[in-house]
Amino acid sequence: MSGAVGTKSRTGIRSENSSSKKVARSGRLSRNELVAELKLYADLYEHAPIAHITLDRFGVIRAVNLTGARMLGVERDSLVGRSFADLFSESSRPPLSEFFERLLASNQSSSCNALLSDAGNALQQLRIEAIPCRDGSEIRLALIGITESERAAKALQISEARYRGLFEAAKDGIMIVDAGTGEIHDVNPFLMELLGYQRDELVGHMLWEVPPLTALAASEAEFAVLQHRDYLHNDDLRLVTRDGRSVVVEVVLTGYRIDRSKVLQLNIRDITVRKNAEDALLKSEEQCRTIVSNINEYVYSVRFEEGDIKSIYHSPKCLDITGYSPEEYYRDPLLWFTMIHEEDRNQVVQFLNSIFAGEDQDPIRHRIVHKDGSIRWILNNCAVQRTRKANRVTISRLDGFILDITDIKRAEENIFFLAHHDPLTKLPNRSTLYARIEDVLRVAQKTRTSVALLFLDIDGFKQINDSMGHDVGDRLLQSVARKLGDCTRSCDVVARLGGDEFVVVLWDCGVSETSVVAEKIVNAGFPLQGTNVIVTPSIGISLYPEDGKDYLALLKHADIAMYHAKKGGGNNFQFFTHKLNEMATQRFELEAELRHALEHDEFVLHYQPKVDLATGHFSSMEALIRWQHPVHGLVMPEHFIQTAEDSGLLNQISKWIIPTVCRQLRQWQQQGLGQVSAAVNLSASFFQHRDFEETIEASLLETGIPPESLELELTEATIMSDPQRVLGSMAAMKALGLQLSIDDFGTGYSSLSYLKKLPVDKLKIDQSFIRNIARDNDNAAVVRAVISIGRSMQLRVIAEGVENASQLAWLQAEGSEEAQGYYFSRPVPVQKMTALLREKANFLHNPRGRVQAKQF
Ligand SMILES: Nc1nc2c(ncn2[C@@H]2O[C@@H]3COP(=O)(O)O[C@H]4[C@@H](O)[C@H](n5cnc6c(=O)[nH]c(N)nc65)O[C@@H]4COP(=O)(O)O[C@H]3[C@H]2O)c(=O)[nH]1
Repeated sequence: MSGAVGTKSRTGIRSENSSSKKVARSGRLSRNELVAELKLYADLYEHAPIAHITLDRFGVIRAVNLTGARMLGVERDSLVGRSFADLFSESSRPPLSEFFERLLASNQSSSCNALLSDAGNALQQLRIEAIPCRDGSEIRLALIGITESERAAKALQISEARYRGLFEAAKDGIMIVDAGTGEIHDVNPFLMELLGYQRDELVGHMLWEVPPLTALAASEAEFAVLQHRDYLHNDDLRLVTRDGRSVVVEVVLTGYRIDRSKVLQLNIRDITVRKNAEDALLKSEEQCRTIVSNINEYVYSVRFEEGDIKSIYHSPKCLDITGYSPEEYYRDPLLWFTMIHEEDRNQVVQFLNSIFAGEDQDPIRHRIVHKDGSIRWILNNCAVQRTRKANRVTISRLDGFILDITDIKRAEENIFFLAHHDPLTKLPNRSTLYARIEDVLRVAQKTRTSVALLFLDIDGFKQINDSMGHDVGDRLLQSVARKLGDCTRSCDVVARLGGDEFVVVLWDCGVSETSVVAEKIVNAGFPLQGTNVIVTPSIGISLYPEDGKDYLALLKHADIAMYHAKKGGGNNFQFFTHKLNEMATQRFELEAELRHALEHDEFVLHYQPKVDLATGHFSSMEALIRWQHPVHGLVMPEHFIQTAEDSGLLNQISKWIIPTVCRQLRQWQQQGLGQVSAAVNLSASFFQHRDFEETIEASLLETGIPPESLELELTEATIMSDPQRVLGSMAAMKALGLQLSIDDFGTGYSSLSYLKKLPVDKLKIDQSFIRNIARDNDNAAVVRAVISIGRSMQLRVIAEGVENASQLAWLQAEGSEEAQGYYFSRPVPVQKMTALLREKANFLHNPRGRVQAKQF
């Protein structure tokens, strides 16, 4: 220590040394005492627990004690002369400089804190007490290190302030409750606002005394359950706030000790919005689930994970559609692939590949094998979800739905079948036949082989259908289809064109092979169910290539040949010939001409008297059609009536005849020629035509003639074509007041019992019986029989075709009431008939046959 005394440049304590000398000079202390005292002060100074530093006005260190040098961590020798502020951390320097400036300016002691950075850059908090001395030329500093406890106290204070801040500003409600008593110690503002209570209404009260908090513990006893818990979590607690709002809160209770007593901290979070959203989500999820569970589609979702497939969702409908339950799909995610029908797998794989490749695909229809082994058709629609990972896009999910379309598919197949087949016989229909025959002909052309087309029509089918009912007709058609199948090879085509028309196409068959097949069909016949009747066919045959190169030509020619076979009496087959073609051509030409004639009013009616054999006067007359041909002159019905009937034109002609006759009768009546009546011939087809009754009624209405002046002549064949229907129409005509007669009576096979049911007025004996009546006993017997039937049934009898006096005499002798024939008069045009009516001709006295024969 002695070395330090007097070293004024190093310590800066010269003033103390000089004052000690003064004391020594005063004589009160001995020199040694003085030295000892000085040493004591010096030691006290050097080793004082406080660092003492003297700075000049510029802040440069002028003296420092040892404690100061230690505290500053720098050798004392190198401290003197250094700037004090430089010893401190950079951040402390500016405030420190300001501090000294203020100090010198105020010339009053002051203090501040600063961070000292030592050589190792460790920071130390120092408290600096500063006193300006010597009129501001020196500053004395005392440096005190701030202790750990001070720091801890400070930190605690800061921390407390921080936590208080958190507590106060928290956006959750926080409440501190004394675990022992249940008394509320503290609440934060958020909780007060949430509950609608003030601090003093909560703090100091028992938990169960605050109504909204009774949801936590409604009584002391309930609190007893809580008080020992250290942790509790409830995320669905409902509180009713002061203003009556029901809020859902999540409560986390944490128990911990402060000093010796336990407190419960309750964090209360308002989760009403979240809960409502969750509830809404749950509800909507539930709704979605219900919808998905109840819709007809099976909804599925699978996830792809590093090459693996995982089932995410399979709606319950999968059980119905595939037979497998959702659980089975969850267990085996590849189940769906194994159930795809073997034949459809490639198609499904291609479909999935294109979906995976990002192409737009329509839903795929494919088959699956149901768990029960049945085959089902499904409509499979799906979409993929992709995810991007490390610049790689991968497929993460496949979502889709499956609809069972088995019924639709069957219906489609059915519709397809029905579109291509005849539903009754299941044979290919017209359009399919067309397609098939085109194929057949293409091959035949390449292979230079023959093809035969058989056009088959069932004899008398219409009558069978009409008289025995459609069921019998249908069964007959089915049996024909079967028989045709039996008579042909599997490579041949059997088709139904419609009605009773069938077509058979025979591959590689010439005339002889085709004849064999046609004969087989004709000989087989078609038994009519429930009867002993065998129904027969008429077959027309055309051959490729000689009779036609295409389907239509072959069909047309086979049809012509069939017509001929039918005309020949049916139960036969006929090959197409060019002669037949000519005949058919003529027929078609005649048909065309008839059509033209109808349109151009070329038909005329002639009238032939019917003579009352008792008086010789008109009993009635018969209207007979003629064609006034512009080139050929007057054409008789035998040349056109059959063609008109076959082509259906006769119906239109009849619709012209009936009103024409009615108008003529009215005209005669208007001319004062008396009550004249006339008969018209009716074809079977027109009698059954839907316009028939309407035509009659309209004609009567239009002309106003008495209905009994119109007589309808029906042949036995007409009546027998559809007895039930014809009988109905006859009754209707009779009800209108018309006269009905059976024409050509005796040529058909009407039974007497049947005749009794017919509402007829007259029987007309066919002229074939009259012709040789004097010489032919059989004819005479028939005519006698008819006359006697008529008498017994009170029907008038008229004989037609009376050509001479002897026939007339015979008939008169047998009691025939009326007669018609050339002997009396040929059919004559209207003017001539008008003249006959006017002269009130007596045909018995003045038969005009011969004379008129010359005239017409
Ligand atoms: N050899 C001979 N013939 C006689 C004698 N008396 C009358 N005739 C003819 O015998 C036919 C009687 O008519 P039909 O048997 O109904 O036979 C009719 C009838 O089936 C049909 N026909 C005529 N006009 C019509 C008509 O307006 N409608 C319908 N649907 N058929 C008609 O044409 C057939 C032929 O008619 P037409 O040529 O006018 O021939 C008439 C008539 O001229 C006779 O003494 N000797």
